[in-house]
Amino acid sequence: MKIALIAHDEKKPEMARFAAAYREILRGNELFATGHTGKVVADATDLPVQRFNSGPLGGDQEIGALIAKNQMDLVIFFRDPLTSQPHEPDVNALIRLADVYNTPLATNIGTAEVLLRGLGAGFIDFRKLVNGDETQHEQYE
Ligand SMILES: O=C(CO)COP(=O)(O)O
Repeated sequence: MKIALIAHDEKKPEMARFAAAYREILRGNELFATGHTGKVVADATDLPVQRFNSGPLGGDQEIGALIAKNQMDLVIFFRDPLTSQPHEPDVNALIRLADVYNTPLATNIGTAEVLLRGLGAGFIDFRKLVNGDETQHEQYE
């Protein structure tokens, strides 16, 4: 599964703790992140993370583009609800695209825990259908 991890600055410590706590579930998936969040996650987990631009410099849009191509399976985006962001339109666009493409997205740690536990239990496997997983295709042909 392709998982995007994003956190605004005030939420980066929480993202580091979260990623470390769920390292074993995250491991074995492809991790993507905006620039600074990617470093935080890589440092906290020692897992490989494909990093895009920093959010204000277009990273949210890059992840949004993957969602629009149905190439992102799950998004965890710890937004800071108490600080205005210069790139708020990009943030909203990413969340809107997740809704367009029915991509599971968590914007707080409560939902994120449910999503990652669901991932570990196989509840996100429906995304394999969307992604053209070979075995699933055969099953539905
Ligand atoms: O601003 C962000 C998301 O909107 C996050 O960007 P960074 O991970 O580069 O700090």
